[in-house]
Amino acid sequence: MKEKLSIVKIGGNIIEDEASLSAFLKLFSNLEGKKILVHGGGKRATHIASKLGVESKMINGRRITDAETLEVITMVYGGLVNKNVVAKLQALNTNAIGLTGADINSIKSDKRPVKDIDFGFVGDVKEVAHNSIDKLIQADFTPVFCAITHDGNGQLLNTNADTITSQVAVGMSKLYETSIYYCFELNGVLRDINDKNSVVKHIDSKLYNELLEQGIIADGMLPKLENCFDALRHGVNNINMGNTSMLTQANDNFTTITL
Ligand SMILES: Nc1ncnc2c1ncn2[C@@H]1O[C@H](COP(=O)(O)OP(=O)(O)O)[C@@H](O)[C@H]1O
Ligand SMILES: CC(=O)N[C@@H](CCC(=O)OP(=O)(O)O)C(=O)O
Repeated sequence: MKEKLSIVKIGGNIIEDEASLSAFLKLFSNLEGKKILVHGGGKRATHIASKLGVESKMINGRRITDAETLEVITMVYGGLVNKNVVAKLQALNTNAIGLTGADINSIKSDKRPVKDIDFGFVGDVKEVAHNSIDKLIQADFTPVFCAITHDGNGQLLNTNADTITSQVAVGMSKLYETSIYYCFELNGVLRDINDKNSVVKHIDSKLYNELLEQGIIADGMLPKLENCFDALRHGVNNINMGNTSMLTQANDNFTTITL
């Protein structure tokens, strides 16, 4: 039987709130077994871009990334957010190593081809170096990925953090039994976005299509769930979505996704 590996993702709203981030990192540090962290930071990038006079534009949950925006996200994701998260994990005795997809050639992507929309320097993942990432894990380091990949020809590319999570999980599932935990500010996928207690505890493909038709799944949840089903079809074993306390045994109020 394969050993277990947890891939945990935190989104922008948790990163923005100092108390939530600290609480999350404590839970993550205490999580038993081998693990990887992936963080977003879209909100921080938008904030800092605006301070620098760079306008932010999102289409279908993806950031239009021109050359200036790429500079901002490289500084924010690869520097500010990633290094702070790593330092905080070190303070909790988790021996974290911060990475972009260029580091140890871990995640290669292709610049998204221009069709109706030119997303600019946005990358679609094509290759995850699962054996190289595993060398870090086997040496007892905890990889912390930000939302940046590279094309192998010296170009950094912006890649949605949910997609990095599912693609890294797919790659690592060649070696491990993989579980994804998408941590965000809500308790899970909600039937009524205004009622935090309306968590849909289990979503399979059939219910997913029903919720889509009813318009219950919208905005940031659309690409998130798309990524989930893609990951499940490609070898990932378990996917959970909810607030950070789902990393403890005490909370069973979150969403589990199956095929
Ligand atoms: N049915 C739903 N249940 C929960 N969240 C939903 C739902 N439909 C849309 N959303 C939105 O999806 C968002 C989460 O996705 P996203 O913005 O990508 O989060 P993050 O980047 O923080 O992980 C929530 O903040 C919420 O506004
Ligand atoms: C291409 C693309 O859209 N990349 C995202 C990467 C950051 C991210 O995914 O952050 P959250 O998880 O906090 O939303 C962006 O720049 O917003």
